Amino acid sequence: MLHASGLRKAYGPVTALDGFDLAVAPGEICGLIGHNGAGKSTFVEVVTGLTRPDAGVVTVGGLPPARARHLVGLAPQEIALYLSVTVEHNLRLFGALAGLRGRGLRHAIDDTAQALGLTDVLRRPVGLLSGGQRRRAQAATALLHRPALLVLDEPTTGADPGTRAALLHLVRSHAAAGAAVLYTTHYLPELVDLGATLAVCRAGRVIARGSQDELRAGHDTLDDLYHALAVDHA
Ligand SMILES: Nc1ncnc2c1ncn2[C@@H]1O[C@H](COP(=O)(O)OP(=O)(O)OP(=O)(O)O)[C@@H](O)[C@H]1O
Repeated sequence: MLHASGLRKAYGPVTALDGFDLAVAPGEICGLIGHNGAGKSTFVEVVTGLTRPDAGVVTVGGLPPARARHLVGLAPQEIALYLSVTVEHNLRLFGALAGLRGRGLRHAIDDTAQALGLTDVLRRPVGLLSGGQRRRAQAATALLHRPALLVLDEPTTGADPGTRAALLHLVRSHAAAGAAVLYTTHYLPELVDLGATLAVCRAGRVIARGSQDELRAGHDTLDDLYHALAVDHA
């Protein structure tokens, strides 16, 4: 579903992506991990068509990102919602942009709001929500149209355990229905819960890729693996 090879991206003197290769299959949850500044969010921006790479190729469902927006649901790292309008209006807008209309849109909003515990705040302006509620609303915009590729960039930052559990449950069931999921996080236990495969990113490229069992060989825990592979910023 997602194929990226040889991606390069520089911001002036800073090289954010430096030969980044990654493929994620339908039904797979891929946990993209790595230290701050490793290039994860830049990769997310390239995949979702928000940033053009300087070199390399990326396709989603065989299409370049700019033509694949209907296939993608994105929850970016920074909350990107209209604060002065209600959760429901935000969901209506994002659903409509994804091609949902009428009863389909209504059902999608109701189902997603219920799954993420947002039903009681649907009519509240996003600006009046707590941080965790905003996270849930942001995740809802990504999941609303049941995208073939779900991209979640640190979606549980600031979320309480209930919010986290609800979101992980939804991600698991969405992948079980056949979607590919790209999931960046610094909370490694989430990736265990999700049964995710791993892509370890360092200095703008993926330096280790495989199942948790494959990558953990020789390390007691995911934390040990992470420290061995990623914390060294070199
Ligand atoms: N718009 C930008 N302009 C200049 N530099 C940028 C920009 N976006 C990212 N960078 C730089 O590119 C590098 C990769 O950043 P990126 O946000 O992709 O890392 P990350 O792995 O997502 O980090 P984190 O875990 O902190 O979210 C960093 O050195 C960052 O400062």
